[in-house]
Amino acid sequence: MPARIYALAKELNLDSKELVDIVKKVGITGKGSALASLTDDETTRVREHLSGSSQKPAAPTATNPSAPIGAVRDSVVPTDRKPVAINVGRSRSRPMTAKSESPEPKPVAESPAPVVPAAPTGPTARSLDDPAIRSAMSRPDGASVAAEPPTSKPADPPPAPKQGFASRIASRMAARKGVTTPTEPVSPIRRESSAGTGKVRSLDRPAATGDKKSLDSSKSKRREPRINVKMTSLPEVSEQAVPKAVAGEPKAQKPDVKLSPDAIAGHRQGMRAPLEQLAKEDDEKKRAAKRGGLSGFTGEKAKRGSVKEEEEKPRKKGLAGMASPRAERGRASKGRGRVSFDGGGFDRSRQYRNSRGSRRKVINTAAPRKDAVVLELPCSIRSFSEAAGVSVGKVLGTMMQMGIGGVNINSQLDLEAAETLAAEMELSIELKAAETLENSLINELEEREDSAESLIARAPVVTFLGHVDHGKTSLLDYLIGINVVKGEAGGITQHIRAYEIDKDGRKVTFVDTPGHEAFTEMRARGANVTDIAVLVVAADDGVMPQTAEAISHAKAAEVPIVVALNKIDLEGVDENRILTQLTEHGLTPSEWGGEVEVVRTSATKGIGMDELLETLLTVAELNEYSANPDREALGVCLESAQEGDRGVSAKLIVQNGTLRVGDVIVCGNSYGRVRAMTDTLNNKPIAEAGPSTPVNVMGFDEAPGAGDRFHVLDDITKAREIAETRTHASSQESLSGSTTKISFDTFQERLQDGTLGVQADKVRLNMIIRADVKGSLEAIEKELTKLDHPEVEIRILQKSVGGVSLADVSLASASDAVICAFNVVPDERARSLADERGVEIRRYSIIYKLTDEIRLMIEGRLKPEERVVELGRAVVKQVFSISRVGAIAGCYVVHGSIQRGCRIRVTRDGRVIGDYGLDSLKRIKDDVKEVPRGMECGIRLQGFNDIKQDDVLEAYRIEEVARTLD
Ligand SMILES: Nc1nc2c(ncn2[C@@H]2O[C@H](COP(=O)(O)OP(=O)(O)OP(=O)(O)O)[C@@H](O)[C@H]2O)c(=O)[nH]1
Repeated sequence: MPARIYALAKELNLDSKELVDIVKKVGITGKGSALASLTDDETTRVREHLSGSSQKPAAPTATNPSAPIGAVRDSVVPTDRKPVAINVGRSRSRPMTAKSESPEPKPVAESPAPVVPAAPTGPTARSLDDPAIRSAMSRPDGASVAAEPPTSKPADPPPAPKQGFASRIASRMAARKGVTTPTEPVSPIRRESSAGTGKVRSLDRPAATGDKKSLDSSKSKRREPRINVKMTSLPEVSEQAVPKAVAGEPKAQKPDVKLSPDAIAGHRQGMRAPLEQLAKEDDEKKRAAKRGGLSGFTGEKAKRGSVKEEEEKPRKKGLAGMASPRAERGRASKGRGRVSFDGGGFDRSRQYRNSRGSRRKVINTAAPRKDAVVLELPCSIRSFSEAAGVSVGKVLGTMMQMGIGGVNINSQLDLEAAETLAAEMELSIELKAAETLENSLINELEEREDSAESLIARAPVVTFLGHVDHGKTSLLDYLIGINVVKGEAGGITQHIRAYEIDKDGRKVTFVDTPGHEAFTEMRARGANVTDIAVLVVAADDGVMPQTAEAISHAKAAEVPIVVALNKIDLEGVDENRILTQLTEHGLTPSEWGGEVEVVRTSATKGIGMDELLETLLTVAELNEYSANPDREALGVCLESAQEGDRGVSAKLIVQNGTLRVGDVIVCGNSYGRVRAMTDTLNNKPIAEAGPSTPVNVMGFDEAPGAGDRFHVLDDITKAREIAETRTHASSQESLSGSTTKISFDTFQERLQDGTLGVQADKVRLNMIIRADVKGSLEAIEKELTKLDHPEVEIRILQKSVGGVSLADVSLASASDAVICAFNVVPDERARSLADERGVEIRRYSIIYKLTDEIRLMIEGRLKPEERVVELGRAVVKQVFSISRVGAIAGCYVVHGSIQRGCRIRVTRDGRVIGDYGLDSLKRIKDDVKEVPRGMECGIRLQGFNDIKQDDVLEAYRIEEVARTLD
């Protein structure tokens, strides 16, 4: 029966990659991957080779039949096959997988063949059951090792180890430095050996003898030579070093330093001790030198310069204004030095002019300023001043100086504001984010590690990626035995589908992502939950732009890639071309010596389906995907939809733990209790969903976003709190950013107070988008951003999941907006209101049709482009000044023609001196429409009489051309 290489490797306790090499050495070609199968005959050959009975002429077994396996394997003469280095079992670092990877095998060339002691006597062909062979093969470092001679110990000392290139370089370097390279391996220093005796061991001590130690020494022989360092022993410590306390002796006292009242008062006001003061001055000098780098620009000048610079900058009002110039202020304030402290120890900033303009000194009675402040944010100005040991008045004063008005003692400071303020007041501040449920609960759930015993194998999550129409849906349909492809609008997958199938008791979860470019985002998310990516490439088309994009997504997700070379049933398919293309994109097929399995498939004919499934299961087995079913579930929302009266339905994929009906769940900004769950294949109710299971969940309060992570909590109030905090944070984010998302209410308000409207030089297209699922919304939005143009602003006033409502229509009529309904319909009342108010509702079921129409609409609204059309040139021969008429230029047309209504550029001595409209064009005395080349004419310009002989008049016309967005 054929056996997979990786399975045989497992059986022989070898690394798959090593076995692939051995297979190659035995002379079996075309088995470049651990997934390749070996026939019975080939398996026997490999086994024989391993057991040392191979009769190949080059094999050392022929000449030295008793040589150990390592030596045999080392000296096999390579075949003429291309070198193949494959390890399909690329393991992916997954936190939930507790099992460790098998260590990399050492290169065969470095095996210590010459270290072999006296050749053991014994039978020529040794069976795999031989314990010596087994132990040789099961060496953890994968290196072949001389089998222990069963009887005698080595007669002669082993020859010096063969030095590798790296070690040779190391020893040469050591020799050059005059450091002796030990010929004997060095035994490691044991902590207890020095600690116990109080002596320091010399590193060049010869290795001890003995069985175990000699094994150590033989191991260390393979290591690179170490540099031998001799250390002197530590001096003896006298036991009487610390004198014992004499009974009745008075206790040691702290020195009695008396502070004068002036010093105390001064310190309260922020004065520093003389040493502190000196250190500070030194600091300032250093900073000034660093900052300036300008010769002769002293610290004081630098201070003044930066203060002035600071003052010149316009400041934003309010707390929000603190954030943007924060960095500059931080820099400036650092450079400025402490202007609030003068040499006399008085706070200059507290000197102010009274109503008569005279200066008054105020003694600060506030608590001394603390240097390090620990603040939990957000905090009020009161808390800030208390923590900083600065008066509230001073904090508010500083804020006023910074141009931040309208704040009081209770105003809240966020992280940036507090940082800015601290920088301005030169406080070294330690900011601490307030402990939130998000931090304490969600992060704990995400970071919790499952013990190795709790982990069980789970189904791999396989994602189909690839160019549109290459057959992703057809392949999945064939595998799961349904036919969805016929029901898709435009034949394009527009939703993420996820199904779990069972193949001979082994499960696989498939995720089908949309192939159209508009769904790039969704596809990216699809790859994120993915363990294995199946790259579908149509054999007739080859690698297309979206295929390349899919390759990047899969590579970024660091998942193994299996290529399904689909539509192999079509005639005239050039497989080599596609394999070359794949190689160019970094996916070298295993048959060409790479790591990627390419399975030939035909979704319509059912070719290669079993092989594809088998390959996927094998890759999964190699990667040992595991999860703990006995913990709270967590995973990802693939998509969600509002399903009329039934409420929100979300398609989730459980990544770890088990999700059960009744669980409290939080996902993005939404939360709820799992009311019902159905499987994604037949929509049958299920009570629980384990790891890797895709499931439809009902019970969320609102539709979670595609790609949001979900977690199960034990308390619904905590879930609500987390969801609310996230909602608040995202609304703050959208308010502070330049997002165009406007709620109905705020939009109405802004419309009424005149802050929303058509800008002077921009065309604004307002849109309201309604779609069936959140993923489509995001995809539409992404497509619309591509229609970016400096003269057009697309504003999405509302975007939400569900049908077009009455509120949408009234918003659209109030704001001149267009409603786009993607896969949804307006309800009856909305429809009649739209008719009544003349609101346009555009319905789409394919995204690119929507974007194409919007593009046309925008092109219609773009200002036409002005194009200059050159008409001709005339030279002024003579100028006639006519009273009440002005200057008439008698011209000769040298090029093209001069036409009525054109514009004229007047050039003199090669320079354009003006641009004027043509007022009149005459031949002799008659007004004419056009004067062609070679004719004379009289020209009068609008508003220009200073025309001179030999001026050149260039006639041109401006044409308006409709523009496109490209
Ligand atoms: N001849 C042939 N046609 C195929 C094969 N697989 C799929 N097709 C056809 O290719 C077309 C596209 O197939 P889909 O499965 O919708 O392709 P897709 O990649 O899922 O497309 P999107 O959903 O748009 O991303 C359909 O008309 C299929 O019948 C195949 O193996 N051989």
